[in-house]
Amino acid sequence: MPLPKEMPRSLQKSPKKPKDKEEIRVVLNRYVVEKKLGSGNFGTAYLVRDMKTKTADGEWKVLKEISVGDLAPDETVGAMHEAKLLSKLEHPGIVKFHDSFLEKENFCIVTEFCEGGDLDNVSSEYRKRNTTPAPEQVMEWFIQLLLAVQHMHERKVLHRDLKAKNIFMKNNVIKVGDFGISRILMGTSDMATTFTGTPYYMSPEVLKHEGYNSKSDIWSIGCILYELCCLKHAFEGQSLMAVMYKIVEGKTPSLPDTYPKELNDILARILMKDPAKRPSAADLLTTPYIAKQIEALKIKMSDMKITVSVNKMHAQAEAQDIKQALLEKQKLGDMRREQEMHLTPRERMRIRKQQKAEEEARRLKVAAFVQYNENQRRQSETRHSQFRSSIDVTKAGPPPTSQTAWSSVSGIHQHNLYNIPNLSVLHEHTREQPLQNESLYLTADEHPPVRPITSFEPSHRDFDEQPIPTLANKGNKEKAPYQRSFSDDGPRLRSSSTGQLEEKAAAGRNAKSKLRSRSDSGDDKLRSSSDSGTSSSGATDSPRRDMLEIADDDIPEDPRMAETFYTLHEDFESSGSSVEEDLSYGSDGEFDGEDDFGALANYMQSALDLTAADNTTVSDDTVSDAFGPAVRDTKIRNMRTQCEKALGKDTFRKVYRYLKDTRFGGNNETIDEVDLMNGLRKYVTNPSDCFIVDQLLFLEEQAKIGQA
Ligand SMILES: Nc1ncnc2c1ncn2[C@@H]1O[C@H](COP(=O)(O)OP(=O)(O)OP(=O)(O)O)[C@@H](O)[C@H]1O
Repeated sequence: MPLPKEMPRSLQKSPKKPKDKEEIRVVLNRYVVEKKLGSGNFGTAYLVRDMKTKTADGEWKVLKEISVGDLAPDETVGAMHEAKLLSKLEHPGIVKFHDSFLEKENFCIVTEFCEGGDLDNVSSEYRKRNTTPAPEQVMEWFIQLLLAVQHMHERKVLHRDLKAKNIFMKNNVIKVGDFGISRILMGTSDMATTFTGTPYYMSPEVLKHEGYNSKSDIWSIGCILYELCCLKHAFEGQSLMAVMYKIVEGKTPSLPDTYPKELNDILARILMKDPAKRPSAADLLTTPYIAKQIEALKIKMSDMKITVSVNKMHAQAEAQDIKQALLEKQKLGDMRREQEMHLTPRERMRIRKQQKAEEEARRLKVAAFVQYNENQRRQSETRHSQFRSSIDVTKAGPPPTSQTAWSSVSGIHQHNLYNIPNLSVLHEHTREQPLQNESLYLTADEHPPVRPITSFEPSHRDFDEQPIPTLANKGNKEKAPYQRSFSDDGPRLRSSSTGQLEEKAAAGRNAKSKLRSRSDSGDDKLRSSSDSGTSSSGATDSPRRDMLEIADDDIPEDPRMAETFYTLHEDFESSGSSVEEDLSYGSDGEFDGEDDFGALANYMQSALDLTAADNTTVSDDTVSDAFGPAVRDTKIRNMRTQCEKALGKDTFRKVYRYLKDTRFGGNNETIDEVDLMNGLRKYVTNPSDCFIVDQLLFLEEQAKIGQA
């Protein structure tokens, strides 16, 4: 089976091995299930390949399966119709809803795949590093979020479950997932949708059963904004009740001083307890402070679109040459394997050493990339603190007016979940920028030992143009602009993927030529050819080539001893990725980031064109509640499983009983939360571990009310 392009690196931990036939699951004769992404409250999400797309190896998508039970087709007509409507909505900030269908007892939704993970992952990454996103970064995400939400609210589609886990990153663009899905899954009756399972983003009016409207989505955006700045929930508490109480009655939290006062003021407006006083998305977009930021961001997006376009052209123009070279490489590989059967141990050793060197070069590049990201982050922090001091100095001074104001995005911002260098990494620097570190390709002296990575400061361009040539970094390779086509003049030191592939192909040509020489004139001829560095392709002086040269002294001259030596070193791995793998990125330079940036820039312009603040509150119409009861059951079942997993079956049973009796035992006395928490200490060390059990109990109560 051909390997698809753009497979996220983290999804390829184990070496490629062919799947057994029975292991392969294909849904609807179309979606090949590749990996489980995770399970949420509603169902399970899988990474799939859609085989009905124009690329031979399919397009990556996400398939979500939600158990809805055995429903008669006429019961689901309304919901299916609603789902079809959602698939017609397009916005760069919304996860594209591709398809939906019923399969067996599942309602399936197929959406766009976002390789950067969700904002919850992003927050944890920042937490791990003990740092927070730069204000410009938060602003950029916040504006993208507002644009997406405004687009949907204008079309009377509410989200109903906005949370960090539902906001994804793709090529540095924020994408809101599951827009409109809650309504299909849960219906719109207040009781059914009051408690989504996660209390942190729920608005006071929803908790008070006063109905859900567009302002409730806005409240959730406020909670997300706070979370991005502070890396914790806006309303926190040890128990579910404590959180709910804070939402309904508590003080509005404010941002740390490190964030602009204007942003804090905006947050305060968003987190107004009274939904009527809360701004709409359009209202927020026309706020002067935000409008000024949009102006700067729009320029940045337009620039990115142009850069991506240019790089795409390069990629397309050169794809053919790369394809050709890779085919050659494949052929040479085959030939080499064949010829190896007849090689002397020393020759075999030579080839394996060459492979080993290539492998090591790749490993170093991965390490260098990680270091690069770390450097980026540090630089960003420096810029960030400079930015902050400039804010302190100018306070009410003018906002950034050009893309340079936005260039201080953080390292983490430029780094997606799957470690695929994203667009800002790839394209922020111009092509004319000199290479800062040519020595990414090792010289014979440097290999081994490995150079200390700490002293390594590759430029953007290094990673732009030197993707690691393994399947694992296909995403990177695909986006890399291929610098120029293959030339006939053999291998040379080049800082581009093309250059690297070129060298590989040329190295292969050299090997071929050596093999030919050997069969023509014996071993001596082969050695003299390699010693002098000449080859059929005419390459003579490449440091890369030097690196690949073998220290012949290592190999015993005696053929039997050499054979033993060779056997002992059998663990040298083959370095070549298959031509199929390599071709899948080389032959198709397609990348939709360009469209996203362009479209975002257009939406930003539209936002700037909004003149009057529009503070309309939108409610959505009722929709058939076909899936509602089954989905509620599924949700409860899933949450119960999560509880058992978190606490262990036995502890869960005891905690569940205790909480149920205390909260809903019929005794109408007011519950003292502190006493309740202390009571939990009988079963668990940390009472807040039982939060999830409280959530389950609430879901169950809601379901009962819904049924009544
Ligand atoms: N479009 C997507 N692109 C990439 N990853 C996704 C996508 N949709 C979901 N995931 C990932 O799949 C996993 C399960 O997602 P799912 O939406 O089913 O649950 P959830 O968001 O965790 O919870 P809930 O069901 O309450 O929304 C999560 O880790 C999520 O990040």
